[in-house]
Amino acid sequence: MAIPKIAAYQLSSAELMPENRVNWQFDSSRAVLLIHDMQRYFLNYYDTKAEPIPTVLANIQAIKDKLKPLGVPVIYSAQPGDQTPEQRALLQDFWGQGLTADLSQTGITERLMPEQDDHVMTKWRYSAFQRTELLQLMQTQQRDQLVICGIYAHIGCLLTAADAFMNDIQAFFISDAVADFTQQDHLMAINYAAQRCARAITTQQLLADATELTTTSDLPSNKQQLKQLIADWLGVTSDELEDDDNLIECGLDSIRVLSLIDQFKAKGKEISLIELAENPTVEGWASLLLAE
Ligand SMILES: O=C(O)C1=CC=C[C@H](O)[C@H]1O
Ligand SMILES: CC(=O)C(=O)O
Repeated sequence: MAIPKIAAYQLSSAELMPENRVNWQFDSSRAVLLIHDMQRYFLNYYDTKAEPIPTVLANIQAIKDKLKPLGVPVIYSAQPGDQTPEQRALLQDFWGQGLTADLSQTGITERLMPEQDDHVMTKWRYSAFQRTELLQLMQTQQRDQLVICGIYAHIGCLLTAADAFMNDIQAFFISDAVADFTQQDHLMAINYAAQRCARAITTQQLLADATELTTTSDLPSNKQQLKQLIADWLGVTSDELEDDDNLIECGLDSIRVLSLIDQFKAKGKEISLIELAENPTVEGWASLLLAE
C-alpha cells in the first residue's frame, strides 16, 4: 500500500478539543517546537488548497512566529531521499521505496521554509526520536516539553508523542496543526494522544498559554493593551471581546488573573482578586488596574 490520495476533510472545534487526562502547562523555557515531515513528497498526496492543509499551514506558521521569539528551538524533521534497502528496511514493506533524492520531494514546503537558525533533522522512522539527535538535543538544552505539529497525525506525529512520553517529555499535540489521511485517522490520533501520552490542544490554546506575563514591562498600560492580553489568554481576537463581557464566564482561569495581580503588585499597584471578581470586565479591570 502506498500513501492514499487524500480527500479534503475538516474537524469540528469540539473534535479539536478532546478531553485531556493531563493539564500540563506549556512553558516556553522548557519547550522545543517540532515541525514534523512537512515535505513536498508527503504533502503532494493532498489537494493543498483544500482543508485541512491551508489551516494547518497557517497554524504551524502562527505557532512558529509566536514560540521562536520566546527562545523555543525550532526543529524540522525530514526523511532523506533514495534510502538504501538497509536504511529503508521494513518501511519498504509498508510504503515502498519512499522519497527520491529530489528537492521536489525531500524539500520542506515553501510555505514553511526553515530559517538559518532552525534545525533540520534527518528522520528515519515514524517517531522523530528514533535514530536521530532529538532526545540528546533536548536533554543537552534541558528542555522536556515537545510541541508537535505536521503530518501525518496518526503516524509520525502520534508515535513521536508516544515516544516523548516514554522519554519523560511532555508532548503537546496541536490538534489543528496536524493533518492526516482521513478525518477518522486524525480524530483517533487526537484522542489517543489526549488519553494516553500527551496534552492535545488547539493552536489558539497554545498561543494563549504562550502569552504569559514575563516581566512587569509586559504589563498593559492602557485599556486596549489589557483587552488584547485578555483576548490572547481566552484564545479570541480583541474584536471578539466586548468591554462589558464577563471574563469569568468567558472562561478566564484564575491562575492568569493571579499572575496579573502579582505583576501589578510588583509594580506597586495593590489589587485583590475579590476586587477584580466583583467587576470582571475589561472596563472594570481597566478602571481598577490602570487608573493612576
Ligand atoms: O514512505 C514512508 O516512509 C512513509 C509513508 C507514509 C507515512 C510514514 O510515516 C512514512 O514513513
Ligand atoms: C509522514 C511521515 O513520515 C510520518 O507520518 O511519519
